[in-house]
Amino acid sequence: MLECISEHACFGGVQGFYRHASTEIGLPMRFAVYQPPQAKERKVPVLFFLAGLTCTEETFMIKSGAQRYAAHHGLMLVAPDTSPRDTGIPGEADSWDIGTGAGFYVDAMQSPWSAHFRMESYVVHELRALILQSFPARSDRLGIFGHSMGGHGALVLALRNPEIYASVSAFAPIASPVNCPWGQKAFSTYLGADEASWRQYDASELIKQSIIPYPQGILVDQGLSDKFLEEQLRPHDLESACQTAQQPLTLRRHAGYDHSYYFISTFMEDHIAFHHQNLNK
Ligand SMILES: N[C@@H](CCC(=O)N[C@@H](CSC=O)C(=O)NCC(=O)O)C(=O)O
Repeated sequence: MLECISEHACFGGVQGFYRHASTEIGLPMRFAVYQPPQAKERKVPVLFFLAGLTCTEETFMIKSGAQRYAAHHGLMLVAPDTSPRDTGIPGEADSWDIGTGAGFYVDAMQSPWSAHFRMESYVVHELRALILQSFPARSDRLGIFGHSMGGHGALVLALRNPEIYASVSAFAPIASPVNCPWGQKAFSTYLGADEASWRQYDASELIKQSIIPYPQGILVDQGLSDKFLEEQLRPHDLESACQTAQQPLTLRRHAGYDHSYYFISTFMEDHIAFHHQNLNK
């Protein structure tokens, strides 16, 4: 059962915000959908956007400026929330890089997180099925992209499910979470001490384990004035993994750009066009 929170006319289409009772999460979850004008006439390809730490389902839709380009190309945009909320886990909202707003798009294996923090299954299975059932969406034309923690999520969910997602890109992704403080904190909390399980959620490791899952290429943009660049994001790890595995990667480094949505909105047109091209092959 889908509850509409609000809907707004936007570039000839509809920007909506919705709530539903999630079985994977075991709690209500909210998400946002932009339906382009073409969706009034036919089913359209869908692009999922995974947002970063501290974000909600609203952040991307309010700040990225993506709707103009999605309307032009006839792409539906879907943005889930970044974690379960109000789970009752003690201290769940005490820290901005763990718990609330910081689900890391994994299925937690450690108590107490494992009861609700199932963001991988939520995004890949439950939300995808709900979108296909409730909106004019093409099941055979799905792409995924994201920013920072969500860039990690997009890369990892795509690499773990290349048969589902035909196209993947990222803005300033956490490219090797096993090697950075954010990833080590999240993975030890959600997955436990066994680092073998961490590697299954690390894009740079997964690239090395795969046989060119995206021969059409992966697009990544990274600002060089990003305060998280060296310690947390580590794009060079993704670059060297792609070189080793011969996975085509377009990694664009941009002088002067930081980690914000000003950076994301600057290059959004390119990402939407990239996915449009991949999803219409
Ligand atoms: N509180 C933090 C800053 C948090 C932040 O920068 N969040 C980013 C994602 S970071 C990685 O996932 C974000 O997208 N914020 C939303 C926004 O509107 O910019 C700090 O103290 O540095």
